[in-house]
Amino acid sequence: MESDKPRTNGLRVAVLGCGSVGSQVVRLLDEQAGDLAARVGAPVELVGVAVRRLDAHRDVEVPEGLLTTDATALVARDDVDLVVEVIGGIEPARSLILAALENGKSVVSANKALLAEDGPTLFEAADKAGRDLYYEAAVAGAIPILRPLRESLAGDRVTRVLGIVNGTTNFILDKMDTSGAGFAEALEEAQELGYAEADPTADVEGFDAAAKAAILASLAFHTRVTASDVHREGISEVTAADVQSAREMNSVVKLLAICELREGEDGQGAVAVRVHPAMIPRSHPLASVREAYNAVFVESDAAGQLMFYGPGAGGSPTASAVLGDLVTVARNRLADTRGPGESAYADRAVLPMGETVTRYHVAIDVADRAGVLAAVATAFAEHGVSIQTVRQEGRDADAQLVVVSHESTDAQLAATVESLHGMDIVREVTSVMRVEGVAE
Ligand SMILES: NC(=O)c1ccc[n+]([C@@H]2O[C@H](COP(=O)([O-])OP(=O)(O)OC[C@H]3O[C@@H](n4cnc5c(N)ncnc54)[C@H](O)[C@@H]3O)[C@@H](O)[C@H]2O)c1
Ligand SMILES: N[C@@H](CCO)C(=O)O
Ligand code: NA
Repeated sequence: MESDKPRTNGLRVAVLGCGSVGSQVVRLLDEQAGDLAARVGAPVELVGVAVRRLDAHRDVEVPEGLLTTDATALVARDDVDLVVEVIGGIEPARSLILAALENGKSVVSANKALLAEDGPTLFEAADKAGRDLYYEAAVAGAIPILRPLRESLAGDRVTRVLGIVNGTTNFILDKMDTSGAGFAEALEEAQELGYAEADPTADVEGFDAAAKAAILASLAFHTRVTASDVHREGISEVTAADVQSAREMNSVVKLLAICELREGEDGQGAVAVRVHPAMIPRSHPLASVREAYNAVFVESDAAGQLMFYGPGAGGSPTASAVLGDLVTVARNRLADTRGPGESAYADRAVLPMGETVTRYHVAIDVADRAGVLAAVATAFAEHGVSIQTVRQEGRDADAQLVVVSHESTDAQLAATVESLHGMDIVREVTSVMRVEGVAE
């Protein structure tokens, strides 16, 4: 890489953070400089890289003189037009993005945690500055999904977004399905292979997926949805018995991010946004998403069903999405324009989980005697839950009933399970899992 290029009248880029993603952004900016200049219509030149430590070993060679530990000074420099934020976390990323916008820079970020927690503050700052804030890499890495929602489907009405948006948990659940392993064993393998971090909480407890769900729902339904609006359950409680129960139903367990538009009498509707493990039939397109891959399934009025699939993580794939955004904001900059800002005009209510409509699969170890099936059916009926199918497995001491409900509110279904726990004839409720992707 050359560091002593003559100053051009192209676009000058500062990259904040040189970790997994940042190092690949720096590499691609160098390797693809010629193509990027041709596509943008002007050279795209790296002028600074903010790092935490100058002496750290990194995956890319950064030209002498470009590294700095003073990110605050970098985003204020007059010779910077575009800022790429790939530090992650809330602070100092938020202050740096806000300062960059205030200083008239266009910003590209991969920071789902920040966008899901405080997106509106950032969007307002971008509006005020009249600059772009793009973040395709924040959801499902390399997969183009935010731009399709924001631009390609802007003329349609999206009703549902169903996604596998966390690679680590998909890897673990896939392992549990294919090998019969328990959660702990599958997590250990994911850690050995470098998919799961030493502290896997953000992934396995669904925080990462919930942040992505908030971003997807905001764009799909033109409504502000933040991470705290998202009902979140992780996969640490998913057992080998749950996965086996799914197999017997010809289904598979996936951690899903589910964003739905619910019709309302006001004509406006409300949105429901949740992340939890769910059973989906093996015939559903999302069931074929294996290992650490991601996929997002979108339903809209005019287009019907669309599926977006690919690598949702990794330095290089994520850098691909960052570079795509960088080209767009650079083109906008040259044309003295900006892309669409936040679209939150619909301002729909976000439903609490209890009012969200779901379906449950419940496996119950029962006493095998006359009247047991009727008693279990009564527990469902008393809470207004209609049963779609029920089947008995085993006999005598091994008797098990497997019930799949029709749609009901989550509160009704949870109350039904609570009642089952208290019944004499129920030895144990062995598996409770929501069911998705099945026609009513
Ligand atoms: N890695 C992925 O697969 C992936 C996928 C999609 C989105 N993202 C997002 O991309 C962002 C970066 O992720 P990553 O995996 O590259 O993380 P990383 O931890 O590998 O890199 C972050 C880098 O920022 C540096 N940093 C921290 N504070 C800094 C500061 N004040 N100034 C300058 N540098 C500082 C760290 O030293 C580190 O090198 C995050 O928002 C993450 O959520 C990552
Ligand atoms: N930890 C995330 C990285 C991408 O956001 C995952 O496992 O999908
Ligand atoms: Na993406």
